[in-house]
Amino acid sequence: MNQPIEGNEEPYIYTGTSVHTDTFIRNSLRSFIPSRFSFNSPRLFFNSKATESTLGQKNPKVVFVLGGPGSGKGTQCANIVEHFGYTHLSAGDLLRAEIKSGSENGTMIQNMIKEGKIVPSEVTIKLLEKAILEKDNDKFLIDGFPRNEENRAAFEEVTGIVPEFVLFFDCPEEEMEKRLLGRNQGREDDNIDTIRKRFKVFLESSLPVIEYYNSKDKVRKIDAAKPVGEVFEVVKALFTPVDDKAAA
Ligand SMILES: Nc1ncnc2c1ncn2[C@@H]1O[C@H](COP(=O)(O)OP(=O)(O)O)[C@@H](O)[C@H]1O
Ligand SMILES: Nc1ccn([C@@H]2O[C@H](COP(=O)(O)OP(=O)(O)O)[C@@H](O)[C@H]2O)c(=O)n1
Repeated sequence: MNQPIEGNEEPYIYTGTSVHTDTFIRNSLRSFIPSRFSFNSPRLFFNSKATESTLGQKNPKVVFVLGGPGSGKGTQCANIVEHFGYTHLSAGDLLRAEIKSGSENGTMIQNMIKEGKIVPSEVTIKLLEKAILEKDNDKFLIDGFPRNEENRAAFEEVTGIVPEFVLFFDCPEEEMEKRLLGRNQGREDDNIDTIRKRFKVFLESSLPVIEYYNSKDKVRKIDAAKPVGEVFEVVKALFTPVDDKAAA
């Protein structure tokens, strides 16, 4: 049992502690684990994550908030923040702030948004990661992301985060169109031509992501055509812990 392993300076002494076990495992596996895996983070390797998380030690609880343009994601996120202490990260808001900041990607992002197209994942994920690391919270609502399969797979690969669940605000197009045309926030993409393009992108690229999470039993679908207060009553029940509901 106390024999040194060939080519290994440290003898493996079984002490029952994880430190020694980790040393043994690290040294034994050194020869065949690809170099991109950090041996200082065996936890990540054994969690079978493909790469080390870019979020370091931070392992936040994440709820994705999805739904068509104008379905009420931002409106309901504000309510959830107020009642349940989450931090709201809107992918669209982060991208618009990036344009305003004069970043080198600004023009590209602006053109994509004007056309209702989805900005490459690399850009959006960097903004999300930065925001997650900056906030002193471990509960995040990520609104308007992932918007396509590329967003979804890249985020999971890079951060290792799997959402707690996915809120899906389901709303008919006519209602969303009416809301977007009346939103009045001076957004360049709230015009009828871009709105139609965004609806098409939602159907073709974003719905498949919702279907993916549905197949994993993660989707909580909500009728978002109702008035704001009624929608929030349903949302609230999803965020209220089971113990609190029983006590109420
Ligand atoms: N349930 C609702 N009923 C009517 N109008 C709503 C409702 N939810 C949101 N709105 C309004 O519709 C517009 C779009 O809502 P918003 O939350 O910005 O949607 P999203 O973030 O999904 O694009 C806003 O002007 C908002 O005030
Ligand atoms: N994950 C995301 C989210 C938004 N966006 C862009 O930002 C635009 C506005 O998104 P948003 O979430 O702020 O607004 P809604 O379209 O949901 O009303 C989208 O139409 C895309 O052009 C993106 O490229 N990738």
